[in-house]
Amino acid sequence: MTTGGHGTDGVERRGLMFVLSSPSGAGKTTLSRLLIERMPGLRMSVSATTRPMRPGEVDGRDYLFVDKARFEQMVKGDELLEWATVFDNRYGTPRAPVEAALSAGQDVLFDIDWQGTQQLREKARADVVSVFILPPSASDLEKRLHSRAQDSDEVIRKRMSRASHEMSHWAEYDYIVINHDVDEAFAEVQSILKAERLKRERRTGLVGFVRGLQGQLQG
Ligand SMILES: Nc1ncnc2c1ncn2[C@@H]1O[C@H](COP(=O)(O)OP(=O)(O)OP(=O)(O)O)[C@@H](O)[C@H]1O
Ligand SMILES: Nc1nc2c(ncn2[C@@H]2O[C@H](COP(=O)(O)O)[C@@H](O)[C@H]2O)c(=O)[nH]1
Repeated sequence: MTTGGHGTDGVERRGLMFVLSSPSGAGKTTLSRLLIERMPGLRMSVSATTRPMRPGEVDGRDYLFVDKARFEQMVKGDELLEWATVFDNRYGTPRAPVEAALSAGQDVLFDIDWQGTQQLREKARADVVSVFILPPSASDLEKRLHSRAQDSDEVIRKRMSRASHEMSHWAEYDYIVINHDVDEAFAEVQSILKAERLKRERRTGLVGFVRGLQGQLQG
């Protein structure tokens, strides 16, 4: 699925799909924003959703807010790379921007659930790096959902009651980060991305680079 771009050291490599999942409220959005701010070469995948907009959310930045008919059209037209129903709403990843970013040599960051992660893995296992974020405790998770102050008590109850099921998928992920403290969790997630960018198998330019070095040594 991916073509080449250049790493910071100038060696060409395939772009990667960096996935964050967690139970609702564990901190994916917070960590995603920090990654986008602080990691050059990383683009956020903006999902389409049928859920209502929260206060402060911006259409086209946080989500593409669409109605059910438009979402159906996207599914039928194969416009989505993956999609799932989460908390009674539909969510999906528009295919075109992801493919364009990867072709331009960018990495793409996804804040999606376990169902979407499974679908991405089926399509492009070698290019998917997945991280599951856990909260330090159930009471912290509930506090965070309340402190976000963007969902009704009923929505929060629903999200808490789904948290255990969401978490049951933790072992399908490549990495697990426990989000006690935002700065520490960010540093861990950032280290994962940095190391994955250096993986030999996605650094398609290494053969040529090493041959060049060997040529210099012989000449
Ligand atoms: N380590 C932390 N300590 C305290 N509060 C945190 C921490 N990480 C995130 N938060 C806060 O918890 C709330 C939920 O975080 P966030 O919106 O990032 O979760 P999320 O996993 O993206 O949730 P959702 O799946 O519902 O989108 C926010 O108010 C955020 O500021
Ligand atoms: N499979 C997908 N899951 C997605 C996508 N976009 C978001 N999500 C997940 O939905 C829940 C709820 O999100 P919220 O913004 O309503 O709190 C959360 O787990 C997200 O990760 C998507 O495109 N595909």
